[in-house]
Amino acid sequence: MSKPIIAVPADTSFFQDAVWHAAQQQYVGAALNVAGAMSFIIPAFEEGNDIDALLDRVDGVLITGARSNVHPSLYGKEATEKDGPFDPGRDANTLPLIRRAIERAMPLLCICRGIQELNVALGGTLVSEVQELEGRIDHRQPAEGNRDDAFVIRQPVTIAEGSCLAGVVDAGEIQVNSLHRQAISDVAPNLSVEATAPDGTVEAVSVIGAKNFAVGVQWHPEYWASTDAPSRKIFEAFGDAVRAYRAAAKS
Ligand SMILES: N[C@@H](CCC(=O)NCCCC(=O)O)C(=O)O
Repeated sequence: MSKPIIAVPADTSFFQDAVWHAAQQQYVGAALNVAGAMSFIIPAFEEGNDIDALLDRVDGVLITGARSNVHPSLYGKEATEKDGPFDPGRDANTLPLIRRAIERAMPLLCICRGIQELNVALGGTLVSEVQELEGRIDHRQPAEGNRDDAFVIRQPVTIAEGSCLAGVVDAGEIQVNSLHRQAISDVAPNLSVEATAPDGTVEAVSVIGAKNFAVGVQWHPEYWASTDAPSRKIFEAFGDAVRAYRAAAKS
């Protein structure tokens, strides 16, 4: 069987005096080298992408992290300067892609901004500057150091017994990285909380009743997917689901 292909929605970025639609190496590299799937990067057009036509051509969906935030209007809130930066082109694609991938029982892995988009897509809300909330720790990346330092594995999360993720990395405490200032506030109705941080921050969810792997994580398993056991297991499980989806589609 030929290698499966996953849809990876791009971010809109500005570089060398031009607008780019791009995805970072750490995500597409983990997809290829650990999950065994090639990436089809979806341009972040606000209009014009045919979501079903895109999904007809792939075997799964990976929603990556990004420094931009989901626009608050998408979860019923007024936008303030603090809520930015925004990426409306990305929002315009990720939310419908997530909903249709779930409806079509396609494998779905949502990382960092991706779990926030999953929650919003299914009717939940987000909170900004989570580190300013009473009793919360600072989930933002370390202020100093290089990119490896930013993604250093340093925070415990507890995987719930009987959760989808418990079937991948075992229930109990694992260590993860953390690079976010937003977090899930109201959990969407048909999401199940799969992991939490010691301060109660939601760290992972799965789609209740999903007919395939449909998981969101607030941390970044892609970054150390080749060397960190829990990270590797998440991408291997996603890859297995994508291959099974492809095999079923071809049978
Ligand atoms: N913007 C959201 C989501 C954070 C996120 O996806 N961080 C990863 C970006 C890290 C990087 O590529 O530099 C939030 O802040 O909560």
